[in-house]
Amino acid sequence: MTHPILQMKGVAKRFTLHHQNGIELPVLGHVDLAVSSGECVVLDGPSGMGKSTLLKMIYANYRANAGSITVQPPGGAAVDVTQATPRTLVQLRRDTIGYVSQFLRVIPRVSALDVVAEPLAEDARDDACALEAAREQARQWLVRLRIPERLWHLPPATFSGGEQQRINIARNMIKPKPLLLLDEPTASLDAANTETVIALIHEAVQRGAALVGIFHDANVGAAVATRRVNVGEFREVAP
Ligand SMILES: Nc1ncnc2c1ncn2[C@@H]1O[C@H](COP(=O)(O)OP(=O)(O)OP(=O)(O)O)[C@@H](O)[C@H]1O
Repeated sequence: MTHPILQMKGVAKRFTLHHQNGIELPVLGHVDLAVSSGECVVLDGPSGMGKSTLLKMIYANYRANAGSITVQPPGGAAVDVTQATPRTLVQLRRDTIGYVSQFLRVIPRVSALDVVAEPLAEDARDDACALEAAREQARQWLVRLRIPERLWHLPPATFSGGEQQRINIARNMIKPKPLLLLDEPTASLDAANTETVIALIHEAVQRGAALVGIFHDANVGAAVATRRVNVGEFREVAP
């Protein structure tokens, strides 16, 4: 087995509910998980088990209370996400970790085309050729995800749930990254677009990315998983 791109060791998470007399809500007690290049690990477990929480800790949206979360891109330096500075996390998100959530964070006044092109356009800086190449790639993603051309130049704020979800997928997959986190990426999609997303996930696995995903549609989970992990095994054991 190749060296894991993601390694979680002894990771714990509990929430402190400050508005409710500081009640502690233990969620995950001991997450030990390693994911390597070419794997798509599907997280299983009933609602409320902590699947999304686990992904959010890897992406550093949530801070772990214990343990380490090491991300090691091929040929790059290892970073423990739990200890990283904000600057390192920004870099890590730009180059190494992709995160496709269920919902698009809408950017006011920016067209769908530019929302999708932005991760590549950032790298292009002021190079006009590279910028046009970024927009051309964005067009191809919009075609593949069946976004009608009449919408390309509109900001996605008023798009339907499924259209916004597809913009989000395109934006977060257009730049190939070594580690990809997927939180119900097909939740609002029709059958044809769900098939497209399954194909995109297979392609990411083929190019050697490491993927961790949550899929409430059992058929999608079965179609993409190279391994399944039950998050219930990581639960905090009641004292
Ligand atoms: N920001 C937060 N503050 C307080 N509690 C939270 C927070 N985020 C999640 N939780 C709690 O952590 C537990 C796990 O939530 P999480 O969303 O990770 O579950 P899940 O397994 O992804 O569920 P689902 O399948 O329903 O999406 C829940 O009890 C939830 O209420």
